Formats: sequence, C-alpha cells, structure tokens
Amino acid sequence: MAQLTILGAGSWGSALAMVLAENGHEVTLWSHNEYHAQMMQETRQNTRYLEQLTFPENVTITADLATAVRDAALINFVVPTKAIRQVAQQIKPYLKDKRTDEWPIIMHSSKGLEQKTYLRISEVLTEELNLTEEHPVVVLSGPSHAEEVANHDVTAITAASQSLEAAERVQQYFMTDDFRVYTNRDVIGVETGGALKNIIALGAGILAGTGYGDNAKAALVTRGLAEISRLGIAVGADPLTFMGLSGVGDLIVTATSSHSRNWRAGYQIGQGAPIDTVEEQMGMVVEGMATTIAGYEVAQKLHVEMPITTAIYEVITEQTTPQAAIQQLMRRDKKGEVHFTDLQSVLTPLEQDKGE
Ligand SMILES: NC(=O)C1=CN([C@@H]2O[C@H](COP(=O)(O)OP(=O)(O)OC[C@H]3O[C@@H](n4cnc5c(N)ncnc54)[C@H](OP(=O)(O)O)[C@@H]3O)[C@@H](O)[C@H]2O)C=CC1
Ligand SMILES: O=C(CO)COP(=O)(O)O
Repeated sequence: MAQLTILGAGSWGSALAMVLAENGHEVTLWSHNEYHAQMMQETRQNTRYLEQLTFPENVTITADLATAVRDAALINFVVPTKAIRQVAQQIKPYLKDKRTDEWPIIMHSSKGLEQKTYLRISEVLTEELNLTEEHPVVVLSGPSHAEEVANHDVTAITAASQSLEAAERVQQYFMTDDFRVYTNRDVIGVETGGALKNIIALGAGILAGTGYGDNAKAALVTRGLAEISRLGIAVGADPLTFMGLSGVGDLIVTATSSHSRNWRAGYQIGQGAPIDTVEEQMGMVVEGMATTIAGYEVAQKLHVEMPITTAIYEVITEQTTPQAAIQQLMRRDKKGEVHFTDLQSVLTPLEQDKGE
C-alpha cells in the first residue's frame, strides 16, 4: 500500500485522510499548527473541524513538513486557496528529483482562484513546483461536504488531470464503496466550476437570509450556472464539464445546503450580520468571499457578463444591500434565455475583444 500525504488538517483534509486510510494506505496528515497536530495524534479526533471523525490507526498526524512530504507517493494540498502558494514554497526543499521514479503525484482538493493573479490552483502549483506536462497536477473536486464523507454517506466526485494515467491513480487511491471517483481531462472546467460555485452558494445564503423563497433560489442557481459556464468557456473550459459533478453537482450541494460554510456566511449577511465579521465567526474557511472578488475582477478584465457575481460583489463590498441588488437584477434589460450550446457564439465577439 502506498504512502500518501494530505497537507491541511481542516475538515476536508481530515475527511480525505480517512477515505485513503480506509483503503489501507499509510496516510500522513500535516497541520501547520503544532499544537493541533499533537492533539489530533493523541486523541485521534479533530474536534476543532470535524468532530464526528475518528482517525484510523494508519493515519499519522504531524506538523513536520519534511516527514510529511519526503517519501510520499502522493501529495494532496487541502489548505485554503490563499495558503496554496506559501505551502508549495515550503515543501519544495523536501521533494525528490523530478527525473527519478519517486516523484509524487501532486494534487489538490481546494476550491478558489488566487487573488490578483486570478490563477487556478493547479496553475499556482505548476508555477511554484516547476511542473511539466510529464507531471501534471490532479484536481479532486465535486459535491462533497466533509461532514457527510466522514459519516460514510454516499459521495461521487471527479479527479481531473491532463494525464489520464495520473487521474486514474488518484481514482484508485480514493475510491471506496461510498466514495466514488470519476476521471475527467478538463482541469480548467473542473477547477473553474469548483471555485465559482462558492460565489453562487454565498448568494443563495444571502437570498435565504433576506427571506426569499424557493423560486428565487432556483432562479439564482440556474442563472448562476449560466454565468459560471460563460466565464469558464472564456478561460478555455469544455462547456459540458459544467453539466457534471464539479459543475452543476457541486453548485447544487453547496447552494442548497446548510452544511455549506458559504451558504451559511451568505445567510448571516442576509440577516444583517456585519460583513467583516462573518468569516471570522464561521471559524472555517469561506472561500466564496475572496472568490467573489477574484471572479468579479476577472469577469471585468475578460468582458464576460456576470450580473449575479457583480451583485454579490457589490453586497459584500457594502456598495449595496441584498434587497437593492435583487431589485437591480430583476430590472435589467429584457433578455432571451441563452442555451449552453449557444454560448460559444455569444462569446466569439468577446474573444475578439480580448485579442485587441
Ligand atoms: N469542507 C468541505 O466540505 C470541503 C472543502 N473543500 C475545500 O478544501 C479547502 C480547505 O477547506 P476546509 O478543510 O474545509 O477548511 P477548514 O477551514 O475546515 O480548515 C482549513 C485548514 O487549513 C489550515 N490552514 C490555514 N491557513 C494555513 C496555512 N497558511 N498553511 C497551512 N495550513 C493552513 C487550517 O489550520 P489552522 O486552523 O490550524 O490555522 C485548517 O487546518 C478549501 O478550499 C475548501 O473550499 C472542498 C470540498 C469540500
Ligand atoms: O465545496 C464544498 C462541497 O462540495 C464545501 O462547500 P463549503 O466550503 O461552502 O462548505
């Protein structure tokens, strides 16, 4: 059995460590917090992030990055997006030579876009670890609340990579009777869907917190998917990916569930909580806040129309209220409902714009 490493001991890193361990692998779970690592190693629990889980014996928890990384056959980044570049820089000294057979699979299971550069996480890892086409990143993404995975509820998820072989190895490592993994080649689509759905989940929470009902939720999710797809296609994704687990699947699970930290943060905002306190109150990462900023900025840069993202951006930057933002969305010019198959023709003029 292989030696596999998870970097990041929050809720998702802990749940994924459990999945790998249940498949019989030797798993190392790394936390950057020495005290937290020691507590988890001693008590076999992660009471701070995922209390229902008991770590199997074959999970070792450490705060020592060299130990975590040196002999790993797979390194899975599961830290918040804002920490990805820093953690990649930290592991560099401990990685083996790329020319040897011992080079690990580099993968991530996080969801977001880097602030200011708007890079996807695989692009940050490729940049920092000088990865080549021979060693492409694998992305694990899809509808998967950590709590439900820890409870052995049934989950289906996607492993995407430019290398089908690498994606299939990840599929092999993770797949269990209640954790089903599909492979996919569209890394851009899978990462873009995973990142942008958090914006819409935040919006769905805001709607619920403000008092709107199911019609509004369905409208938001459906039109949200249209704009996620529009931006995704503009950056090179396959439109069909947004119909899959990492697209509509993850959007449904996040925008309709109170498990979702993004939905809950939105709900608090809709209820009138001060926006600058919402993330801290959650005590866990709320990726949608930063992704809304990045998503809005990149849409502006690429001239992609994203009215819902713009409305949520204006709410979280306190330029408008949820009620005023919803009114503004409803009073936009009359439109036809553009189908996904038509999106490419809609985008062609935008593509030309980009080239100017
Ligand atoms: N939870 C879920 O159900 C799912 C989450 N994801 C994604 O996985 C990623 C991680 O989320 P999740 O585990 O839920 O987040 P949590 O908030 O539960 O945990 C975050 C973890 O990252 C650690 N961390 C924070 N900053 C750094 C840093 N600079 N260096 C190293 N470690 C750091 C935290 O440590 P400490 O608190 O000790 O500082 C904590 O262990 C996110 O991108 C999320 O969108 C994807 C699918 C499902
Ligand atoms: O990505 C997730 C489920 O697939 C988790 O979403 P939250 O970060 O909103 O909890």
